[in-house]
Amino acid sequence: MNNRAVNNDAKSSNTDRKTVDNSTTPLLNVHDLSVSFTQYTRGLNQKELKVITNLNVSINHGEILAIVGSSGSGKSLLAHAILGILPANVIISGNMDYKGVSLIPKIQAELRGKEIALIPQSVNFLDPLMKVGKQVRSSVNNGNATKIQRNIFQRYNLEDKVDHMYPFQLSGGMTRRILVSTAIANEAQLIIADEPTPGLDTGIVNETIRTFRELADKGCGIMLITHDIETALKIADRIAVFYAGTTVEIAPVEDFSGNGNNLRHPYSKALWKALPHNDFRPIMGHQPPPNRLPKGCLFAPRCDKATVECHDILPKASSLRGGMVRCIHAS
Ligand SMILES: Nc1ncnc2c1ncn2[C@@H]1O[C@H](COP(=O)(O)OP(=O)(O)OP(=O)(O)O)[C@@H](O)[C@H]1O
Ligand code: NI
Repeated sequence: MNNRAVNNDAKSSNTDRKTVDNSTTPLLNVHDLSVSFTQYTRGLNQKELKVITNLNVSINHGEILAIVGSSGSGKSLLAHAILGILPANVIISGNMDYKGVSLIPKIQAELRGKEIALIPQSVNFLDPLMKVGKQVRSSVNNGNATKIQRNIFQRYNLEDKVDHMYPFQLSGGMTRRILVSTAIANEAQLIIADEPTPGLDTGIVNETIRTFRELADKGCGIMLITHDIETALKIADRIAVFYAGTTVEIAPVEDFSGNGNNLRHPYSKALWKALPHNDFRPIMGHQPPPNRLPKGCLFAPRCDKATVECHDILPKASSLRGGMVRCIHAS
C-alpha cells in the first residue's frame, strides 16, 4: 500500500537530507495537515470528503505524546498519513517532518518498519500465511533476531510454542502482544501505537506501558493513540485532544487534574469532566461526521461558550500556557 501524498514542502530526496540538531528539532512535526478522500458520486462526478483539517502535533525525542479523541476523530488516519499507507484516493496538504526532513512517499517507504514503526489498531496487519515468530524476527533490524524475539516473547508471556503459530491460531490478546512485539523488535525511533492495549489484561497493559517509557527514556518518541484518557494519564508527557479531524488542544499531562481548570479548550474540559472519577457528566450532542462539518469552530454546535464568531471562523491554533489551543475564548 502506498499513497500519492503530495507534501508542499519539497525538501525531498535522500541526497539533500540535512544533518539536524536533535536537541532543537522535534522528532516528528506535523503542521497544518489536511486529509481528504476523493469519492465518486453519481456517474463520474467526484467530490472531496475532508477528514482531517489543519491538524498540528509534534513529538520530541524522549517524549510520549498521547492522542485522545472519540471514534472517528482522525486518530488512525493521522498514523497512516505519517507512515504513508493511506489509500490511493487520498489528497494530503500541509507538512509532516521527521527529524527535520519532509515525509514524502519515498522517505516514508525507507523509514516504515525501520525508524518508524506502527502498532496497528487492526489485527489484520499481520501476514496470515507467516508463522508469528518469523514475522517478529523479520522485523529485527540489528542484532541476533532469534535472541531478540525470544526475549520479547518472554517479556510478554508468549510461550515458545507461539513462535510456530499462524495468526489465525492466536487469541485476540496474543495477537495484540505479537503486534507490540513486532514494533519493539525493530528498535524504531518513533513508535506509533494505535490503540495497542484493548482487551489485554492489566499485567500486559502495564508491561506495554513500561516498555514505552523505557524506549522513551532511551530517546525514542512514542505516539500513543487511545480512547482511554486514564491510560494516557499514566504514561504520557503531553496529551493531544482530537475532535472531528483536528487538534483542539495539546496540554502537558499535569493539566489534566483537579477540576480541569488548567485545560484550555471547552471540549477537553468536557472530556475531563465526563470521566467516572470526576463529575461523570456526559457531553450533549455528537461529533459531526466529515460530510457535515460546521463552517466555524468544529465544536461550536456543542459548546456552551460559543458566540457568533465561533460559528463563522475555524479558530487558528495558538500557543497558551505551555500548550496549544484552538478556541478564541481560551485564556
Ligand atoms: N478510506 C476512507 N475513505 C473515506 N473516509 C474515511 C476513510 N478512512 C477513514 N475515513 C473517515 O475518516 C474519519 C476518521 O477515521 P479514523 O479511522 O482516523 O478515526 P479514529 O479516530 O481512528 O476512530 P477510532 O477511535 O474508532 O479508531 C472517520 O469519519 C472515517 O469514517
Ligand atoms: Ni482508529
